Amino acid sequence: MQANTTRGFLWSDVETRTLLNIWGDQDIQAALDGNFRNSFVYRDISRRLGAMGFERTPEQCRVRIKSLKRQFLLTKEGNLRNNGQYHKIFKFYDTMERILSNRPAIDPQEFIDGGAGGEEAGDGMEEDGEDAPDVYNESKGECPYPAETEVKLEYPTVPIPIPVKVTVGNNSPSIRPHNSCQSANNLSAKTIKRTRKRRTNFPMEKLMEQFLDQSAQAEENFYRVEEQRLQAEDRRREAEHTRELHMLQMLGQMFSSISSVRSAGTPSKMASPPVYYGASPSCTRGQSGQVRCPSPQKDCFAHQSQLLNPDPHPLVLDRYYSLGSASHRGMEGDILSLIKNIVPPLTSKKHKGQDGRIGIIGGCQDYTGAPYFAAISALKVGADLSHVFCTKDAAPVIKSYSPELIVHPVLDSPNALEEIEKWLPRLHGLVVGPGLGREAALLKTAKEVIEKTKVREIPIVIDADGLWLVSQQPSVIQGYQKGILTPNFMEFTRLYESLHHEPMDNTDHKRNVMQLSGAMGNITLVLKGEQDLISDGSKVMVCSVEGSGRRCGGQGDLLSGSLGVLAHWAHSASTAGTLRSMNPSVVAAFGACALTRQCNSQAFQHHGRSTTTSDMIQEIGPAFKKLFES
Ligand SMILES: NC(=O)C1=CN([C@@H]2O[C@H](COP(=O)(O)OP(=O)(O)OC[C@H]3O[C@@H](n4cnc5c(N)ncnc54)[C@H](OP(=O)(O)O)[C@@H]3O)[C@@H](O)[C@H]2O)[C@@H](O)CC1
Ligand SMILES: Nc1ncnc2c1ncn2[C@@H]1O[C@H](COP(=O)(O)OP(=O)(O)OP(=O)(O)O)[C@@H](O)[C@H]1O
Repeated sequence: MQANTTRGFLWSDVETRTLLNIWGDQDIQAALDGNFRNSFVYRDISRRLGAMGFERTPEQCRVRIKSLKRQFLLTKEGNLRNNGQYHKIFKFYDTMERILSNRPAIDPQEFIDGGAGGEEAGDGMEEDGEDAPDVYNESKGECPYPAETEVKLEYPTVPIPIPVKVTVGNNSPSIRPHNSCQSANNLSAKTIKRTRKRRTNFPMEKLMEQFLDQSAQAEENFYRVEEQRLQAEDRRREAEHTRELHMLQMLGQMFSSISSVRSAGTPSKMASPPVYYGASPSCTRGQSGQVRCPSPQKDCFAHQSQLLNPDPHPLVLDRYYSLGSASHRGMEGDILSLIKNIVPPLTSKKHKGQDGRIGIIGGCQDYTGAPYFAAISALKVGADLSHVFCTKDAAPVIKSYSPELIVHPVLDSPNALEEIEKWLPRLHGLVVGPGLGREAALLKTAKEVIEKTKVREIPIVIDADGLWLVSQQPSVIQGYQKGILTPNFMEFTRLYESLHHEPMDNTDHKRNVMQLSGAMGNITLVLKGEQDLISDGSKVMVCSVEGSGRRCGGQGDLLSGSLGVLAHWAHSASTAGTLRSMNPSVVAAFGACALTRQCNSQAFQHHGRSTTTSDMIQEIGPAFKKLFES
């Protein structure tokens, strides 16, 4: 098989002969004879040519054959008038004659009008340009141009008719449409000029020269126009591409700047869409816990201002958010990219502690693992320092797990509050509950610490036994907008029943989460489970990042510790204006849930059934990177 040297529009002699051999086959001729539409025949020709090593489209084959037929016709006419001398100037004359002699007489109009079928409208006069040299190089029996000569321009899909003057008979000019696709190159033009001088004694030849000359000129014109059209098309595409990029960038920026809907009663909070199940309470508390009742006038004003100055992406996100459906995977992507924006950059300009100092209130004689998991998770997520405030006997045990943690054995000391309070100004986030136990004295201290922390407006995550405290005394955190509760199903039920004074209806968890958050003054609530449901009372967000079937104890501690850091980052971002129109607590909660589940999934891939929370903690770095830094 021959190498494919046939790209471009020039046909070498050998390629032309191969084409003629195929075209001359009886079955091809028979198929062409009987059909008005013959595109399928040319497809077959193209395929056969390809099998011989020449890659040509059916259209190229068709145009080439048409061109050869036109050459043949002109030559034949010349022969009739000049005693058969003309057949010498068309090297494929004999082959064509042999083939066509078996076919019905050719209608010359066929070549002039561009063929009978509509699909033949793309007649390629460009082939004339290359056939012309054939006329004068017959003795060599080869294509006068290197067959490899690449001509970049392709056949236009829609032929553009160019009027060409054709001299018919006694030099009387007439105009007929010419569908040209390819300009003859310089070489062909030169050859034509040279030969024109040598062969002026044949009137027919003169006619052909003129014809070819004008064809070449028309082609040149055509290609000039076509070139301009292509350039314009390129410019249009480029502009379109730039516009798309710009829009994507804007979209990215808008998503990245979606901010708190509800934090501290901003206008956007009041302008947020209708409440899922209509369970929002009429009164909420501000960041410092003050009760705030939205007035109808304020709502109206906020709604109007949103209409006047609509920010479409928060609305889009709100829609996802209020739908609360696990099928909205796109929403997860959107929130995850939001979280990327709250992650502080790692720069050499910062000092130790700036990316977060997190405190854990928990750790007693029974439970030393839980505060450790929470504290180490906070560090692994990116906090600079992690403090554990635990009982005296738990401290050495917790210290022994890790030298990374700062452990304060103060929780059961007589002046526990004082001891802890002095650290509060340095803390950016507080996690209350992991391994706290339910001893009254410890719970009392925890409660007092929460109160002091609220005054400082530090984000507070309450988990595990801290939630036991909340179920006993909801007011400890009610309405504090930087408070986040992370109950498992048992803890949630306890809280719900404590707040609503009736058994929980288990048929609709989303509704329950909304209601409980509302009852808690719209603080952010995470109901952990097969899907994590996150709500701030107005809507429910679902985190269904794939985890695993492994439910080892301590996963909730990983979540609460991570959330302590993320809450600090999210609220800082919100204060800095990076996170507009979206509740930072909700964003942080989603991030922590996604991270915990991702850790679970990754650890499970390595350890399967033997996965423990320590294995998951090892995955925090890679999981964080995958979710928030890739
Ligand atoms: N290594 C350590 O140091 C660890 C210490 N930890 C610390 O332990 C302390 C107590 O926390 P806790 O979770 O055991 O107490 P609590 O919520 O009362 O649950 C009690 C019972 O509720 C049930 N139950 C639980 N989840 C459920 C669900 N999703 N759906 C349905 N039911 C569910 C279940 O009942 P069961 O099935 O056994 O009848 C369970 O036994 C706390 O300080 C915590 O931080 C842990 O962090 C683990 C690692
Ligand atoms: N059925 C489940 N499928 C997938 N992930 C789950 C499932 N249940 C819980 N999780 C995930 O495990 C994490 C911890 O939830 P879990 O319910 O175990 O908390 P917990 O009981 O408070 O944990 P801990 O053992 O620390 O007290 C959450 O991120 C949650 O998404």
